[in-house]
Amino acid sequence: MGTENSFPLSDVRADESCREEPFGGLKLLKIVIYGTGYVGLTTGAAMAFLGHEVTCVDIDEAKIASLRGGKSPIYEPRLDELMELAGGNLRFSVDPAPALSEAEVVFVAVGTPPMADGNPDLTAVQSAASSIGRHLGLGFTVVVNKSTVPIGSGHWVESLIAEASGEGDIRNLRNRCCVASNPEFLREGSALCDILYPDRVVVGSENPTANEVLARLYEPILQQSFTAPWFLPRPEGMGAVPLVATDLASAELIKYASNAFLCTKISLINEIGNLAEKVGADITHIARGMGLDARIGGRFLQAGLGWGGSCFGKDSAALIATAKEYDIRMPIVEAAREVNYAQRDLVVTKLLNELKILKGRTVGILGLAFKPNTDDIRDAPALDIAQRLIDRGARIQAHDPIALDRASCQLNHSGIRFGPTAEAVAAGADALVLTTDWAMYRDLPWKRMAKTMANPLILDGRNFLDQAQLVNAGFRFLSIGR
Ligand SMILES: NC(=O)c1ccc[n+]([C@@H]2O[C@H](COP(=O)([O-])OP(=O)(O)OC[C@H]3O[C@@H](n4cnc5c(N)ncnc54)[C@H](O)[C@@H]3O)[C@@H](O)[C@H]2O)c1
Ligand SMILES: O=c1ccn([C@@H]2O[C@H](COP(=O)(O)OP(=O)(O)O[C@H]3O[C@H](CO)[C@@H](O)[C@H](O)[C@H]3O)[C@@H](O)[C@H]2O)c(=O)[nH]1
Repeated sequence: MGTENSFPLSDVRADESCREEPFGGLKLLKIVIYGTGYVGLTTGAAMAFLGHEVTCVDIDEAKIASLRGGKSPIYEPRLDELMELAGGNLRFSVDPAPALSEAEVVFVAVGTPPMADGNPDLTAVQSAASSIGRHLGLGFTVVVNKSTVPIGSGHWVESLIAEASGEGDIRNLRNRCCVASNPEFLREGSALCDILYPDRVVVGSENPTANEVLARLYEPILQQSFTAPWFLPRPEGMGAVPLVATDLASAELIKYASNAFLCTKISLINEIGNLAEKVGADITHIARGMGLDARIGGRFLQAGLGWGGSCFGKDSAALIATAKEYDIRMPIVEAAREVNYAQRDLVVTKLLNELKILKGRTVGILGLAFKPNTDDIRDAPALDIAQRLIDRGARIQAHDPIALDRASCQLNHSGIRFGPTAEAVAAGADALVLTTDWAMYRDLPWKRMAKTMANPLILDGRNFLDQAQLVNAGFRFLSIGR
């Protein structure tokens, strides 16, 4: 506090506009969020639920129209309920100008999809930053980068804002605005719990005021001082949440390093699983035996078809690409990727071993989303596996309880046929592959399904099903790493 570029915290909001402060006198803020995707929308709903005044903006008019009509364009458990609870605190617009002119905190939560060279495409971040610069208000604004961006992007965003604001010189801009990094660690499918009950909050900025404003913004979460919504109960024994306040580059790197670690953990257990299978061991027992060591921990040791989703592949590639700029190799992260994408070949290998010929065979795929409890199909193992089987001449029929609509819209030329139920994709199939561990797949009418198949063979790609139950139902049962 008290640096040339900072402003007194009591001025974060003008006094006359202070609203009620339900969390022990905490100041509520006017927030704008760029991007209403999996991160922006869930963050917006959570911040609005905590009492802040939130405007979510997006360039996608259809998304905004849908949100204004009370319908979330993404599937995330309990999001509809939280949005309803947030009520009038949560607004949506395609026009950032009115809300931005009064905003105290602006989150950037736009997509950073991967490019062919591994670097993320920063076009959306660039356009959001320019828009912020153009519409910046007269008060002080903390711009918070929640998008996962390469190291140094915070400084770049600051320069874009300065340019668009007409300040030109960044030093002038710093009287009105500063940029912070606040990486997001939520998992799809449990996003709201991950936001409200995080393991930690990381904020990074060169400006101490930014870190203080963010500490204030996160206060109810850090202190767990809010009343939990009945449908998102606070985990038992949850205490205060640690805040890691650091510099921009470290915050940006914490995000990539965390994902790289998780990717590596999963790939390591898969590598061990491949050996376990050869020597007649069981990877689920091995993972349990390893995970009970507190230094290792039992989470993210579930062997199977490996990771997918919009983050792990993209972020591990981006980390390698960033290191390359500094002439550094990341052999461990490279190996984690190699192991991961090879896991997807196991399906082809195992089905070939059993069926001998894949041409003309029908394979039913259970699960299209990259993990359960989401409709997200970005880098979903199921889609890659389906393509690898199609390349071998197989016919694919696939089901997913939630991602079916999105998949059939986006993949209508893929050759995949989409079945309305798991039973429908089993009918007439030569094999079933469980690619996503949706809870509803645990108790399917397996006996009936086995009877309708041309060949009752199932490969449990997530080591999720009850082997004895499936064998009892008449299936030849395959799994991974055991
Ligand atoms: N999805 C996750 O689980 C997750 C978790 C942590 C971090 N992240 C990171 O957060 C960022 C967002 O991810 P996501 O999954 O929410 O993406 P998403 O694709 O679901 O949503 C991005 C949204 O940004 C909008 N957008 C693009 N350009 C815009 C602009 N100029 N102005 C306003 N809106 C714009 C898009 O229309 C889209 O609705 C990415 O950098 C991602 O790596 C994602
Ligand atoms: O033991 C495990 C755990 C996960 N997975 C797979 O790994 C992928 C990712 O799962 P998960 O991490 O639960 O979901 P994401 O929503 O992709 O979340 C990851 O990516 C986000 C985006 O960066 C981060 O914010 C989160 O912290 C990080 O967990 C999925 O395909 C899972 O099936 C496994 O194969 N084995």
